[in-house]
Amino acid sequence: MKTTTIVAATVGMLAVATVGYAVYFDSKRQSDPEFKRKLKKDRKRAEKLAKTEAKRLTEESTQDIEEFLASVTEEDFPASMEEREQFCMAQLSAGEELFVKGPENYSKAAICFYKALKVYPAPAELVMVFQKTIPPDVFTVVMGMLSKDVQSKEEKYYTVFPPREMNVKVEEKPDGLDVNGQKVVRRGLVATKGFTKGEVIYTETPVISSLEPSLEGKNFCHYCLKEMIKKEYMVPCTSCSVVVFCSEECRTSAGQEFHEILCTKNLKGGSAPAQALREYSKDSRNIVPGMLAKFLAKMVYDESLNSGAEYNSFDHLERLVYVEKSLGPDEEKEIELLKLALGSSIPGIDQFITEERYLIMKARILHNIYGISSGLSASLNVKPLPESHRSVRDRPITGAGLYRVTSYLMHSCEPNTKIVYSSRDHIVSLVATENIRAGDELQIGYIKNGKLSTEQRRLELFTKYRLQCSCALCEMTD
Ligand SMILES: C[S@@+](CC[C@H](N)C(=O)[O-])C[C@H]1O[C@@H](n2cnc3c(N)ncnc32)[C@H](O)[C@@H]1O
Repeated sequence: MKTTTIVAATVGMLAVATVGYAVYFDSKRQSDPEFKRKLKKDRKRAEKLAKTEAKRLTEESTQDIEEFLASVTEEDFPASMEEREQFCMAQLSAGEELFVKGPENYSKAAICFYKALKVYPAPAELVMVFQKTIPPDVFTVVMGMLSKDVQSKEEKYYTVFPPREMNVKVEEKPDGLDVNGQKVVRRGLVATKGFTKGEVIYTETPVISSLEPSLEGKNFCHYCLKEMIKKEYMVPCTSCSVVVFCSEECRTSAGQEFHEILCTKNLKGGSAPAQALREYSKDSRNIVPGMLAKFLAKMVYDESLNSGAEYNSFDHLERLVYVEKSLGPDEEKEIELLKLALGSSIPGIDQFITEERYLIMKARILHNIYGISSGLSASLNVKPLPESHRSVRDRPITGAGLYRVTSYLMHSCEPNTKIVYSSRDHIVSLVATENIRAGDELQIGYIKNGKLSTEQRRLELFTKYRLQCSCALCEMTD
């Protein structure tokens, strides 16, 4: 495979990972074509230079690439969106000035272009511009840096995630061969220290959670899903009054993270699109489109924070396994509703929500969300959602959440942990149901299998999750 092919793929990934920032910056960039024009001006000169110096620079070694990368530190990059835009333009023109001075400045020029790419919200597009405008050898170095950078970010992910204080790590386990004879590797959670039966291993707040659509606007918090027993405890959204919260803190958090974008009153194009999405979710009892709308809005918020976090919500989502979904009338409708609901608030979202990307995001959400039981009464009358997801099932499911770490828990027909919503909100706790040693794999029951036979368990697991169980008990029964 050519370097450019690899890089095109990895760059595509980067572009996706920066959606929040991307859509914002991209709309600004469209009204500022200056840098493209400037780059084109030098193209002829660059091509001539490139021909004569091609040989020397194509031999640029991996070691050099690593040295160039080491010379760039996170502190080099400004924090605010405006500063990043200015920084990008400055690096582009510095790069240009350097490469026209001659091949001895190519490495320095490549570092400038690389820095520009790092802050540019749609790197795939910028790469295409580079490909046409900068000398091929400078381009090769820039791509080498980017490729190495993406590779190390990829490799580092499971060394920094999950956070140490959660007492678990993600471990890869071989899991036989697939139908094509390829090795299957699955990921699961392993304890990093011992726990006694009944101990809480970790608690986790979801990336995003949503109420069962029929409970929206009733006595359940739109942010943490908590049930409110008395009307006076409810804090309505001051703008739309469509959703309610259990506290000022939840109202503020929701406002910052997603509700300011999704509040029917704040929408620039009028409230109809957000209302249509809400009604569709209610009528179809489908939790995913609303959850995805919140997720995308939250990505914009995450980007605006510039928290310095190395991995954003999209990086987490992107690593989760899923079962492929195909496009049907429901998905077509959902894409249309989502674009309308977010379009006026997030410029560029229209291009971002392609059919392919929507299907993958929906599949990942469906395959990894957990049903949340935030109701105070076990007899609460909530119909089970039509789409199945993992849940504790001994209480009515009032909503669902997408969790970064809990998503990696494997199923076992003899689990050693269980998930609990002890604060009756969207915070999940993983509790040991037997003594656990450091290094033990942690598993929960995706189904309640108390009295089920092996055949019944297999059928339920397959019907609900397309899962062919390879837990110790099932392997032994085989
Ligand atoms: C929510 S994910 C769990 C994390 C996943 N194992 C991974 O590699 O990222 C659920 C998927 O894990 C796999 N899985 C979980 N429990 C399993 C089991 N008991 N036997 C076989 N596969 C299992 C299945 O592929 C299932 O669709």
